[in-house]
Amino acid sequence: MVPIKSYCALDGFYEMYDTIGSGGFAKVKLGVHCLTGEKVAIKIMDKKQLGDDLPRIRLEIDAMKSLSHQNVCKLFQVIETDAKIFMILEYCPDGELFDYIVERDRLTEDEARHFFRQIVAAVAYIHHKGFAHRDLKPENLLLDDDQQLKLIDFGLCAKPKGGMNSHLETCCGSPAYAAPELISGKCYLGSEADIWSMGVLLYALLCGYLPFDDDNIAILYRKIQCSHLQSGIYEKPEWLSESSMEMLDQLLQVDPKRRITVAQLLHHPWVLQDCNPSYNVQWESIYQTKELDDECVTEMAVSVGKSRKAMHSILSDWSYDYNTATYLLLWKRKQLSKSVRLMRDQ
Ligand SMILES: [NH3+]CCCOc1cc(-c2cn[nH]c2)ccc1C(=O)Nc1ccccc1
Repeated sequence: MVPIKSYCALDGFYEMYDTIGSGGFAKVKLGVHCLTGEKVAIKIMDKKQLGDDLPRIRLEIDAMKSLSHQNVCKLFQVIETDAKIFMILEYCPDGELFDYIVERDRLTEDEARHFFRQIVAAVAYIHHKGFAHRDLKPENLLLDDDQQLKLIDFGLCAKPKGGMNSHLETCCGSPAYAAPELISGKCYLGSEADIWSMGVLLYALLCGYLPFDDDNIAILYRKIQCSHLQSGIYEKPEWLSESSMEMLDQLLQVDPKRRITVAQLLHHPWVLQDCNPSYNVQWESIYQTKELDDECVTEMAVSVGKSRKAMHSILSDWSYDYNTATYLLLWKRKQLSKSVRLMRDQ
């Protein structure tokens, strides 16, 4: 790989390679963190182009700084210049879940369950931390090289001031995944709207197409609501098992108060089928970001000629600068039993 012309703000810290994704106001490029040699994703935004979307990015950055979970794409560093904002993120080499489904038409029930468990874990975790994502869809779930899903794009997430039991009003997210109460302009609970989107997501995994779809947005909304039947009308293809149909019905309840909760999902027989009994505690984060790993702190201290104590106090600030990125990438290498060594004399 030949690095492309980078931005001076990244020079010496990251090498930049080709574009791996883009969406709206951001371009995402493959990068390499120089000190560790680890691949990263660099989300690049132009402040001028962002315009009044800039607060969305501030929101996404603040949210991602407080999220540390095996199924949430990790933020390593934020670099801001006069013109640009760079978010250095965990690299997911196997791309979007969306493409994974399209390439296979649809997934088997077991494979859908393998992914849905991870989505339940990620959503249970972000709700526990007080966030609703509000844009859950296969395009925002990326695959790492070990079939692990990583949730991205917290630009629409909400952290209601009064906590997860206080209502939201903004209608946002992607129409085909939007809950009935959200599109009808009512006040809604972010957690309940996320559960509906998970129902649409599970349907897409099991069927390979959307339960509610129409080019005409008004017809699409009517299909989602079908409130006179108290449950959205959607086709149930013959390959769906009874248990899958029941799971979908509990997720795609038009009345949010009748809809299953994420806490119930964590113990639902369809979700837990064929898995080891310890699963239902795995939704919690495997990262204890409280105490720092001594071996990583020491390697970083030695590489810059600082004392361990000095490096420990620098890292304890979690300032999401290059030190934070270096530490998190070293720690990730350690989790994968790879060497905890930095490139020297950079
Ligand atoms: N649908 C995803 C397109 C690629 O976008 C990303 C890829 C990675 C990624 C790729 N590999 N590892 C992480 C990390 C973050 C994003 C992202 O946040 N994209 C985005 C979201 C909202 C508006 C504009 C762009």
